[in-house]
Amino acid sequence: MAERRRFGVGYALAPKKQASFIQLSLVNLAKERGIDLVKIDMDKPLIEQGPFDCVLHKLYGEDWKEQLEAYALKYPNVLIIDSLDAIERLHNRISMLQVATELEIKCETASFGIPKQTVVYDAKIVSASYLESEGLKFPVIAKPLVADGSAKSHKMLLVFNKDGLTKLKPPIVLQEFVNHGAVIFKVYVVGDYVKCVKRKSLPDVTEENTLESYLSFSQVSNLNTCEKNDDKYYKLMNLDDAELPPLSFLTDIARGLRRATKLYLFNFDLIRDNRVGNRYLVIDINYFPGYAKMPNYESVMTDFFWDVLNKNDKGFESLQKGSIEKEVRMLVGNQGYGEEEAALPVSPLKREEQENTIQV
Ligand SMILES: O=P(O)(O)O[C@@H]1[C@@H](OP(=O)(O)O)[C@H](OP(=O)(O)O)[C@H](O)[C@H](OP(=O)(O)O)[C@H]1OP(=O)(O)O
Ligand SMILES: Nc1ncnc2c1ncn2[C@@H]1O[C@H](COP(=O)(O)OP(=O)(O)O)[C@@H](O)[C@H]1O
Ligand SMILES: [Mg+2]
Ligand SMILES: [Mg+2]
Repeated sequence: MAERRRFGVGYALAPKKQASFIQLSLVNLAKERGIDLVKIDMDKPLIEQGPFDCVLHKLYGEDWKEQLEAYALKYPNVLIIDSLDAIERLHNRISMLQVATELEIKCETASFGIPKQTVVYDAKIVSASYLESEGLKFPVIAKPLVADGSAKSHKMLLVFNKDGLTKLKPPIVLQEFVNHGAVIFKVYVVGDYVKCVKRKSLPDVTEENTLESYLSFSQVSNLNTCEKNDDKYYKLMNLDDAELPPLSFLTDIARGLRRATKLYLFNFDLIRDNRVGNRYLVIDINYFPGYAKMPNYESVMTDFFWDVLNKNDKGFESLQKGSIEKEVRMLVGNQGYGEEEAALPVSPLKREEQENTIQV
């Protein structure tokens, strides 16, 4: 009997990402399906390695860009996931959300958009009246303009009044803070596959908060315990109570973002605007997020590799309206299609524990 063709996927990931994503369970499952996950040796030129059918990466910089370009020239059939040009659009919080404004999402029960925002390069121009002229009201969130995955790019300020404006460190994006019941919907996209989970978020802002001028925070949805100083702003909450966004609505947004960004691997953060019933806002889009926190991530990723390597993925061109419904495999769990357990940071060792709690 003829041997089945094997595929090589070279991966280039930062050590933390490698530790969380490249688990033995994933490597073994992929191997069973004829896909070998091979670590790219960063001490050697990429061009001397492989040849790989696919290069999977989350690394940046000029040198890496040149290496990828050279590799694609030498091996024109290699699939690079994802293209650096496409990823770069997500490295600026203005261009990142711009893609979301380009989407036309038609849904009778829910609407979609992004929060009001403006970019600030010079702290001196920012005042309460400047905010007003930009159509913004307190509270606002100050986010670093650059979203390059550095710790700094996740450091944010929730500014309650004009005194808080003195703490800004441009270049930043000032974005309206929207009360959303302290729940964020994280929608993971892996090619055609879409999965939504609920996580805890910043609590709603009330009159009481105006006693402070600002609150600093970082990666709230991944926090288990809160930074001491900020404790009082958080409360225990039951994610079960949060109603999930309509399934077809999420599918449409995922499809639209996929087509607009030309990315295979990303997630986006959605909040529900408490002021306007079923209005949802995209606040963040991340390249190659923490997929290991997704239930059954091994089989989702292996299916994805298999599809793209066997050219079963429909690609970006075919993502026309109405054609993806059958393509998107949306897993529906007992509690809808989210699970609050995913709100907690899950170390690779805790996956078994995590999977016990998830019904897919
Ligand atoms: O580390 P993880 O598993 O929490 O994943 C991070 C993501 O968490 P999430 O999947 O949304 O829970 C995280 O998403 P959020 O910041 O939580 O929206 C980012 O995607 C982060 O990557 P980067 O620092 O922006 O390059 C991701 O970090 P990297 O693992 O890519 O460094
Ligand atoms: N406009 C907003 N209104 C309310 N909460 C927000 C808004 N933007 C961000 N947040 C909260 O801040 C967190 C971090 O913001 P986000 O833009 O997702 O940055 P990061 O790239 O660090 O994840 C979100 O997960 C959410 O809890
Ligand atoms: Mg986020
Ligand atoms: Mg982000």
